[in-house]
Amino acid sequence: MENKELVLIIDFGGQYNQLIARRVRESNVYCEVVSYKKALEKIKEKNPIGIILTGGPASVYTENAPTISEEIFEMKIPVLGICYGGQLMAHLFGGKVNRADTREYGKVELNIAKGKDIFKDIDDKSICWMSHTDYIEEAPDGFEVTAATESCPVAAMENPDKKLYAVQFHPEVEHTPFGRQFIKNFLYEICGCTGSWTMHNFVQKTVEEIKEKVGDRKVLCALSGGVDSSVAAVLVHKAIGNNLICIFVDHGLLRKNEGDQVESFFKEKFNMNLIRVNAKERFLGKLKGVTDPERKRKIIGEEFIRVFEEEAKKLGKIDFLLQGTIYPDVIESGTDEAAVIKSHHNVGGLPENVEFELIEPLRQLFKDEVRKVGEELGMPKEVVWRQPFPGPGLAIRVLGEVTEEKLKIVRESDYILREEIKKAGLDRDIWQYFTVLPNIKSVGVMGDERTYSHTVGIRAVTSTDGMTSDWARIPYEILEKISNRIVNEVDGVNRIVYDITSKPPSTIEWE
Ligand SMILES: Nc1ncnc2c1ncn2[C@@H]1O[C@H](COP(=O)(O)OP(=O)(O)OP(=O)(O)O)[C@@H](O)[C@H]1O
Ligand SMILES: O=c1[nH]c(=O)c2[nH+]cn([C@@H]3O[C@H](COP(=O)(O)O)[C@@H](O)[C@H]3O)c2[nH]1
Ligand SMILES: NC(=O)CC[C@H](N)C(=O)O
Ligand SMILES: [Mg+2]
Repeated sequence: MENKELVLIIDFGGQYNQLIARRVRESNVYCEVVSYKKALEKIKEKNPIGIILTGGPASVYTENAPTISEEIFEMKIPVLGICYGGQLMAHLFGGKVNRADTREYGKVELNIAKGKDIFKDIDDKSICWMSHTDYIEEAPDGFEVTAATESCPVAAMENPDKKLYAVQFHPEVEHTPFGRQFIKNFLYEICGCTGSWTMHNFVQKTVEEIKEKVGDRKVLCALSGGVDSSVAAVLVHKAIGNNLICIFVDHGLLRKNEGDQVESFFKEKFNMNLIRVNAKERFLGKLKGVTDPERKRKIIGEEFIRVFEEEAKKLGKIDFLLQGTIYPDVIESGTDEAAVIKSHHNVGGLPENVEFELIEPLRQLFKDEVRKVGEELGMPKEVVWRQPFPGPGLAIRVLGEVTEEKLKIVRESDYILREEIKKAGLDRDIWQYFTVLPNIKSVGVMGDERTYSHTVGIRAVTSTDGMTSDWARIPYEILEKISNRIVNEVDGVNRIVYDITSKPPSTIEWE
């Protein structure tokens, strides 16, 4: 999709880079994250209105430290360097960057002396958040120091003629209270953005583009009933109407009653062409004996495509496959800078020989943006605010080999969990909640008898986009009730554990 107002975020591997992207998007400016290795090439190709250099773990003065071409600073595009990015700017212009004796970490008072545009509407004394050991000791020629902290002589510097700005603190994190304003200042005061990135504009533009691309041909939609594919389907339905045919695969790895619910919902409420394919035997057959999580994901990814291809053949010639892929799926399946964490079945799990051209209108959006698109399209709240459910379904919540018996335990325990969370009115506060079967048995005692049965894990997280998450603080009484009900009502379970890890270091799903 063409965007006149694009900001490019040049990724040096910092922990908060996705947050920078979130902040820019929240300011109604479209942005993309690209690796520093491709910075110059991407800037020339995309002609951004502004550039942000991110933080990163390296030190600019070491050999082989990540860097960029100095040509970038001569292109008359405003550049904001944050932490490592700021240090790199100082270094490349001949300033001094050194290692400090002590690390500056946490909230620090920032004294702002100058910089009326970039610090517009921000108090001269403000709290900012720092996380660094290196620091800019001396600003380069042509740069003016605009802010300092007690241990950081150059906490901000600028060369307004060249529109170059550098800061040592992190405006993107919540701990810098003026951070949102600061990023807005860069976008609006320095880059001259107008804020055209709204979900309303996104819908209009995307509908036009799809009309143009597809014409009067047919599109097959892989519909799961989840937020992403449902929003994608409604969006494309708006563009091409009944030329959209949805395929919903019941792979036997769905939650309790889910298959029937999705089927009736889309047929009745949305009046869409929907084909439900019952493929349980086929998926479970392929998964038999397979224990490796990545192999499981790849098998499921491939089987999905094969099912779509077979259905498509029955329907005559279909050129396009619509998927609800979103930005985190793309990033987590491995980009230039990001390591492969897990192969999301619809991206990294795709087989090499796919017979369709893919349509993925949500590929650049974060989850909360997808939800806004759903609202913009007038979709019902129960769909838009549904908790995410991964395409490989319960197969990645039964650790190790997937069997009918284990699936049943997850399905039943998950149903109880969902019921109780809903009853407690927590379903909108908790981003995602489910049970997992870790595939361990332990000793217990029930009715004076020894038991040797399965442990069920409860996973419940808060998040805004699934990229990072924290474990949900479910009140003890509710956990107690859930635990009691699961051991009493689900056969083969004698122990419940609660997962209290954030992401990172863990991930939301267990496989
Ligand atoms: N059972 C299914 N039948 C058909 N397509 C599916 C199924 N499960 C997943 N897909 C496809 O894979 C894509 C990715 O799944 P994913 O779970 O990330 O998204 P979603 O189900 O649309 O939304 P959510 O993340 O809210 O569950 C879906 O958008 C859809 O295109
Ligand atoms: O469509 C999907 N296909 C997948 O293969 C997949 N794996 C994880 N997820 C969902 O993505 C979010 C982040 O998950 P992780 O922290 O486990 O990586 C969470 O919301 C997960 O439920 C998937 N969604
Ligand atoms: N957060 C960062 O970007 C850190 C940059 C650099 N490695 C430092 O310690 O100062
Ligand atoms: Mg899903």
